[in-house]
Amino acid sequence: MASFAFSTIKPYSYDNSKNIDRSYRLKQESSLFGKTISIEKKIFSREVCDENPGLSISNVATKPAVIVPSKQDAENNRKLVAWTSVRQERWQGELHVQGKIPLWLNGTYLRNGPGLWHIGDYNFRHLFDGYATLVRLHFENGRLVMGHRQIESEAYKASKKHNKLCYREFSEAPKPDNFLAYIGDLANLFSGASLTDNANTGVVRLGDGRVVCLTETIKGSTVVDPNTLDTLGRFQFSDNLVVRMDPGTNERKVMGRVKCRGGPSPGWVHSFPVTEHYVVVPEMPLRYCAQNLLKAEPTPLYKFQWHPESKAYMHVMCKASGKIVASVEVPLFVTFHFINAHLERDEDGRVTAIIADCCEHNADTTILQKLTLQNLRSYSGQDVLPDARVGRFRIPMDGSPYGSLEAALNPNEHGKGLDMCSINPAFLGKKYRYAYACGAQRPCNFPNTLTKIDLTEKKAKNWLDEGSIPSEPFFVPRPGATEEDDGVVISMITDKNGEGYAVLLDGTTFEEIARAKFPYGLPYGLHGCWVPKT
Ligand SMILES: CC(=O)/C=C/C=C(C)/C=C/C1=C(C)CCCC1(C)C
Ligand SMILES: CC(/C=C/C=O)=C\C=C\C=O
Ligand SMILES: [Fe+2]
Repeated sequence: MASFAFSTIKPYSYDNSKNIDRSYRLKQESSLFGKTISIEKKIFSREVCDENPGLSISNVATKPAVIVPSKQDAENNRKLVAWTSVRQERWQGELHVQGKIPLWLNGTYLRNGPGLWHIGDYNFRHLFDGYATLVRLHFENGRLVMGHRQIESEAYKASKKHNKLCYREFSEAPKPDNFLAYIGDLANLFSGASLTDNANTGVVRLGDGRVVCLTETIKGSTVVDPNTLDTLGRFQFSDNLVVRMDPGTNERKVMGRVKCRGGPSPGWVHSFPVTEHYVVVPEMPLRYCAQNLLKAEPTPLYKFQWHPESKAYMHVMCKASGKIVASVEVPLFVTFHFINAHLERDEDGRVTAIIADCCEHNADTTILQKLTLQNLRSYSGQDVLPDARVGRFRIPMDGSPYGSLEAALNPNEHGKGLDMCSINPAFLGKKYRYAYACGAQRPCNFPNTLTKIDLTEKKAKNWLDEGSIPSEPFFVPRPGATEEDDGVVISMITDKNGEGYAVLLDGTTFEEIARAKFPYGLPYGLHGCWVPKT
């Protein structure tokens, strides 16, 4: 049986609503050929245009590889900048703001993502392979300074130095020169030496103020300076295990373990939700696959395999005792991102169930293949984005063996596309009403709207800039707010002309209140965090 070992970094005190407990981390350990493999999960982010000269710190162009647009894109003159390597290593400058940035919005939004998908003439194949590009939006007294910069991971530096891939990325692996090198590679895979430290998935602020970029390998955690975007170094955990971490320390403490119920290989966990007292651990039938881990060429599901016969489960761990207090079989599901979880109580206040919401892809793994760069770059006008919904799990806490999974609202409300979600952080683990995410206006090949979902009224309000690709809408609450949706939503957009801008939407009305054009369009980014002004 495979097992999960759990680790959480708990930098914030839970009850302080300003302190967002988003930086939980989970380490999956599994046994392959008698070796323990540890895979750590994050939680749960040139030319300067004339009117906007900015401050170009460095013009080290990244020599983007040649990207040929599809016939349809060429006809529509649609640019593919969201899926094209960032044009230069770094830039910083003040942006011209149209509209009004609220004066209370003082701090820095950081967004991380895989923004460089080639080394010399060699092009990566999957969205998740790219070297990390960190983008910074610094808001101060109604003004906005933008900056972006590549994270100086060992993997990135080595690829630049040797002009070839040197570490295993999500789907790319260095090609061994001969059989001996192949054997060496296998050894390096087991020791973890060949795994990437390219922290391209998310960024979190710890309770002590340190800012850490993350990916799904244990060595990926990288400390950065949120002001300069300097890479400060590897975040070295001082323990040799997995678990919960107090603010100001680098040491995690074991909380507990979850035994996978669906056979020898653990399910892929990209994120998981928590409540005040519980950690909810999903066990997807999309499982790690030993054979695929060893392959140099990508397989259809990369390092994973779909095992519907192994079933799907949700486990609930008590944070205090580490004990599993519920473990139920649920309908098959596919998700990257959990939105939130909260307790369900009966009239007497007794806990009856945990409700856990996620962006659920109708138990269909094809979304993983849809995220190849070739697919993203070859939109033909056909509606090819697989359907997704707010999947709501009900995990009974009375010992019943089965949980349920249903759409929390009619998916047509958000165009049957859904991913890259955020909520008001003060409602993490609590009963909540609103979620923000990317939705779809069809036809499309990727989520192309921003959507505000009202889980009580079961309605969504959608924002669209036709032909553009918006990144994860990030909610920042107004200090002193009493309403859940009192705040702003930040997103970065790459539009159909290949230009880019930051947009601010009012959290309540979901109307645009400000936008600020970037000097050039930026590649698509994933998850972000908020660093309040100190
Ligand atoms: C960007 C994103 O969402 C996911 C990134 C995932 C990565 C970089 C996964 C890397 C891995 C390896 C390099 C080998 C071992 C398996 C796995 C964790 C998939
Ligand atoms: C971009 C994405 C997952 C990112 C992982 O961090 C999923 C997009 C899904 C489309 O519906
Ligand atoms: Fe993610």
